[in-house]
Amino acid sequence: MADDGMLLNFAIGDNVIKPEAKFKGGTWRDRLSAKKRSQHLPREGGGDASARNAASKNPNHIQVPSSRPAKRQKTAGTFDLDLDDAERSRPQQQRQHKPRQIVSSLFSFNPERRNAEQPQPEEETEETKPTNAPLIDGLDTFTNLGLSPNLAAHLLTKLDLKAPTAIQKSSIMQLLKEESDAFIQAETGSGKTLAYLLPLVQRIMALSKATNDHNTQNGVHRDSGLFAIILAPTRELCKQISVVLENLLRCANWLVAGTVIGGEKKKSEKARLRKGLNILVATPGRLADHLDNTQVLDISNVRWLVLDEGDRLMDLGFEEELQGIVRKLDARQRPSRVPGVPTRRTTILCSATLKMNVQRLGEISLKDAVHIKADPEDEDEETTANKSEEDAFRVPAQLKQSYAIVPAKLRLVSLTAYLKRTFIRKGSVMKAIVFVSCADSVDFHFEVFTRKAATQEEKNSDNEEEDNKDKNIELSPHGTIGHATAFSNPSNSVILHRLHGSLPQQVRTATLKSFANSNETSVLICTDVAARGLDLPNVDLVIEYDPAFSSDDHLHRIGRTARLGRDGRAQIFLQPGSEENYVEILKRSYRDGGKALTHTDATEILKRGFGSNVKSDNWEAKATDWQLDVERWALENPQYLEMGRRAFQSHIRAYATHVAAERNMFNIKELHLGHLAKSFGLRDRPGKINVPGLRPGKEDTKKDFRAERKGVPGNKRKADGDDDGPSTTTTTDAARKMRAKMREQMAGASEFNLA
Ligand SMILES: Nc1ncnc2c1ncn2[C@@H]1O[C@H](COP(=O)(O)OP(=O)(O)OP(=O)(O)O)[C@@H](O)[C@H]1O
Repeated sequence: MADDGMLLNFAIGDNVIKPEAKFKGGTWRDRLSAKKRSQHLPREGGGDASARNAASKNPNHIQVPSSRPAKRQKTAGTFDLDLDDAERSRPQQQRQHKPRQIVSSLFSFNPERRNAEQPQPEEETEETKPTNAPLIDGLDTFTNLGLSPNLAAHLLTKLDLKAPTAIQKSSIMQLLKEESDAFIQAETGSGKTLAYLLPLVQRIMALSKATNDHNTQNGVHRDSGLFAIILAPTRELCKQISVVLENLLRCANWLVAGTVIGGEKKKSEKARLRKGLNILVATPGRLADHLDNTQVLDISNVRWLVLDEGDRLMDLGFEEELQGIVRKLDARQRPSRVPGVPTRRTTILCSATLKMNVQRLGEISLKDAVHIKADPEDEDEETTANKSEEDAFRVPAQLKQSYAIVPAKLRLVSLTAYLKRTFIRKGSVMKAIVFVSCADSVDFHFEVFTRKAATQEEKNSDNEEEDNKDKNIELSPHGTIGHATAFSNPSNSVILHRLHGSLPQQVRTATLKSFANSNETSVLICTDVAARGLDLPNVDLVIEYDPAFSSDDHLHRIGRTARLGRDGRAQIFLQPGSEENYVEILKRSYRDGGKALTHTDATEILKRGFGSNVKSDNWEAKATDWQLDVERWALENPQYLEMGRRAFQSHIRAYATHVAAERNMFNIKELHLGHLAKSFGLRDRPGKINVPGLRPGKEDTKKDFRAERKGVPGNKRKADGDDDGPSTTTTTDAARKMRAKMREQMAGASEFNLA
């Protein structure tokens, strides 16, 4: 393919474009070999000519206005390749004095947006009433709903919870009144944890006849029996639930709660169970294990079973364990010697969706369940009648979403520009989360954004304090927290955190804690490990740089903002082409068809991020410069180059794991891999990627062909086999296996490591 370079800066010297030598006379064979010979002659200044040729054919090849002194070429692919032929042939000193040209392909040959429809601009959207806020009308108080004065006073005075949310109102009323099973469904950030914990704790507290002195009581104590089990899919969520529960039980200190979630010796968990617990929070795998092997775990008194994040429990493959747990609870249940303990067990299933797998979980665990929703009266029967239950999973109405259609080549600069603009002033956004597709991509972007070699402009604007910060870039012993040099500025310094499932548990916990407790402007770049259930305070903005693997995951991701009635914004990056159809999915999650959904112009993002405040006419050059700086940095540091390659490859593999129903929008065959490589700081698309369904590149096909011809079948298999995925020629079955493996890798065997 011809170089699609574009001249940007714009005094083209005579020797910038060298006319190709013409070979005349002789036969066509003679002419061809003369031409070939000339192309392969070593050039003045040395270097690998074939590599240069390859580079010049690369559609992503960029010729650079380097502010740095030209370096000697170390390996094929260092940035000497960026010099044009005429330039390269000049002595080095002369080169430095010659005004340089920028020739960039960053802004050319990018696909256009397919869909020109412009939704309502952001400024024009009206303020919307929050749908997940506490009901502060004064009519609904915790006491009015039937909670004991002791518990209600504790909520108000010690936990500063003044009024219930809509889902809490519905569930408290239902679960205090009746003993039927229940399915609780509500928006993200609507306080579902307390929605089941409050009635449960109230019921267990009521079993005790407390005396005036609350430290003693007749009736219930830690040895009276285990009355409730709460199951959640991940260790992290269990810990979160356990903290809320401990806080509640401070007003009923004769009751004891505990966790069995793994991550510590089973012996210590057994010791805890032996001492006696009234409420147990557990992961299904660990509980199943204890039910089989720990005799002191007596479940004969269990009368409440909560399955939190039901869809996730099923997604992570806990069906078998859950079935076993329910069977054992049924089989081992005995009449309790504690007065007031109900005869039958109540099971509560919580989920944001009613997907098929949740229905399956309902079949396993629920009998004649009541469906508890936030606003039953609010539902317009006619409109909901036509919608599937899955569609009823909605975003909080006050959450403002926007999408940008960004071509592959411009993705990295656009994300940077967006972050630069977001953090231009202190205070407008304090905390943001950036979701990317895989752990390798998290690591790569963390390095890019915290690297010391920022652009010249950034270096100039750095003050001494910033330099010191640069020196101490590692703010954490684990290297998961750093100073975001790429989008900090002298008036607003931003701390970047990285999180993914391949980090050890204690590192994840420490990093998450640091992000949650940070009083400084902070960004968390992560995989879907942080998408579900986690309650991180004061997140103002969620950026989906890579769209989620399913629309449900998308809703969970953006649900990390706009919690409990607070404002929140979400920005998603889509690529031109089929991905644009995802906008329809974004609209579907609003009650009003998506008035709060706006479009952000991709060029505007770049202009606002790279253009100066006064004039934004040089933004293209600045964006190009920034991109080149990243590419040079990668070329100069083999470990980062390798990181970029790995990130690119993992990203492509991850792209193949979008759920089947959405794969028409995220069609791997439509990806322009050469362009996409650029967004990982690479000038060339790395070789073999081994993604089912992906057309092999010419190089790959040739290599395979050669290997097969030489009769080395193992060759191909080995390259594909020890991997995270099958070969490019594998069957659907292999594709399925790979998706499962990808999910497993990202979801991880360990809890909290959500896909
Ligand atoms: N009535 C209330 N008033 C004020 N804050 C509340 C109230 N109920 C819950 N909260 C707070 O709201 C936050 C979110 O609660 P929770 O994590 O239970 O939401 P959720 O609906 O389970 O969210 P997700 O769907 O994301 O898991 C918590 O910090 C909790 O302390």
